[in-house]
Amino acid sequence: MAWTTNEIAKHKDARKHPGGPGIILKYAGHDATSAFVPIHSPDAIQRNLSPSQCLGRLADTKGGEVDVQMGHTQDEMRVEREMKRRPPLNQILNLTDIEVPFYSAGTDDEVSLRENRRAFDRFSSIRVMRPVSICDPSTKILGYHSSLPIFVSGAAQAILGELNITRACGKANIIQMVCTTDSAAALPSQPLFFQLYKVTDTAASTKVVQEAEQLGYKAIALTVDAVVVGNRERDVKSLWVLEQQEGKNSGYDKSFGSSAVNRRNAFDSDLSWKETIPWLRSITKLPIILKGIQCVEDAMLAVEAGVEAILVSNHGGMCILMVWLSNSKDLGLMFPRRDVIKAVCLGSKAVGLGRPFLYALSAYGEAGVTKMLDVLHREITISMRLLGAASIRDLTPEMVERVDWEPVRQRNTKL
Ligand SMILES: Cc1cc2nc3c(=O)[nH]c(=O)nc-3n(C[C@H](O)[C@H](O)[C@H](O)COP(=O)(O)O)c2cc1C
Repeated sequence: MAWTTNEIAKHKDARKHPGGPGIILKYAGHDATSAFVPIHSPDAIQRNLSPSQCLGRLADTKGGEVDVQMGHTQDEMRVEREMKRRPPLNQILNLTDIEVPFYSAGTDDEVSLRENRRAFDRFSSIRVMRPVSICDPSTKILGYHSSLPIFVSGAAQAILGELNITRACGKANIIQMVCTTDSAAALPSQPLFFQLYKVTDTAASTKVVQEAEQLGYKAIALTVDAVVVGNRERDVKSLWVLEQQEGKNSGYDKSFGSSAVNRRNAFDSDLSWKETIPWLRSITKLPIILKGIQCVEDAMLAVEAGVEAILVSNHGGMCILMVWLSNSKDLGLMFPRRDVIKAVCLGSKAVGLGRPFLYALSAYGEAGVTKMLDVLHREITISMRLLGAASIRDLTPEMVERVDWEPVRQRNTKL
């Protein structure tokens, strides 16, 4: 049976695609493997489509069959160009060296993204005359050993496969939060947390959580800061440019970024303290992390609701600012990645990193992630020593102070 692109666009099943029918149309008549594989789990087709949904061979609008075109798309050629331009891995000295433009996008005019980066530059302090020749940056996160006070904050769309992140983290003893849409096979004894986007179909979310528990995940991180997806203008612009270059109208809704297109239909926008936490507690024994708390009032409500931890986050400036982690005993600020140590001083148990793992993975695969963790280990240990801390326990609020230019001047005049 042959189908025209118009018929595909109108078909109810194509319209159910979480990424919208536009992306299906974009690849209609082409080999879509390179677009499909990076953002779908290997069993996505088996899990979501019945054999009867295999509609047949594609056809052009005149009814003739379309050959699968094996040529490169603009996206593929752009990736190839960028891969040739990347520096050798041994020249990567810090996390900024591996930044990839796509993942850097924030929402709207990116004020939150910039403020996320700036906010913690204002904190600084160094203590001297403290023995630090032996320095141990390891800690525990929800009771699980971690070699550094960081973990992987779930970020879907890991272009070279999130399993490379899992493997590198397993070897380095770093905990990974795996996204709802991704899959991971942990090394033996490697703890993984599961990131949950609750969807409107509560039974479907219940099934996903229970599967995660059976698979051995150690915690459920319910994302609460993305009930509506931010408008990632940078994503939209780059998509539009690419579509123009390709001379096609892909059918994308250009008022939303690509991820928004993936998500806007299914997410439950009615999360509430009254309904959602009791529901989650009733279906799992795993500790609950609320990912995306952004103010003290909600942090206190989270404590009242009895969740084990909160992650203060605005999706890295992609949805609406920073990150806070707590458990029933502690509340703590969590800072952007360069300020991991300052965050721990102010009470965080750990700092979640999202994009750095994606950058490292996209450019260099597992070796890139391992390199990035080496860089982080070096930076964190040097920072601790310079700050005067030999262990994570030594990182206390007294170790840092907020320094603003104006108050510093005022303070100096009083001296
Ligand atoms: C490309 C991309 C995809 C993401 N996908 C998810 C997701 O599926 N679920 C989620 O809870 N957070 C997601 N996030 C947010 C990250 O978990 C993290 O909160 C954010 O990137 C901030 O950390 P960073 O500044 O280190 O990147 C994503 C972030 C990026 C950049």
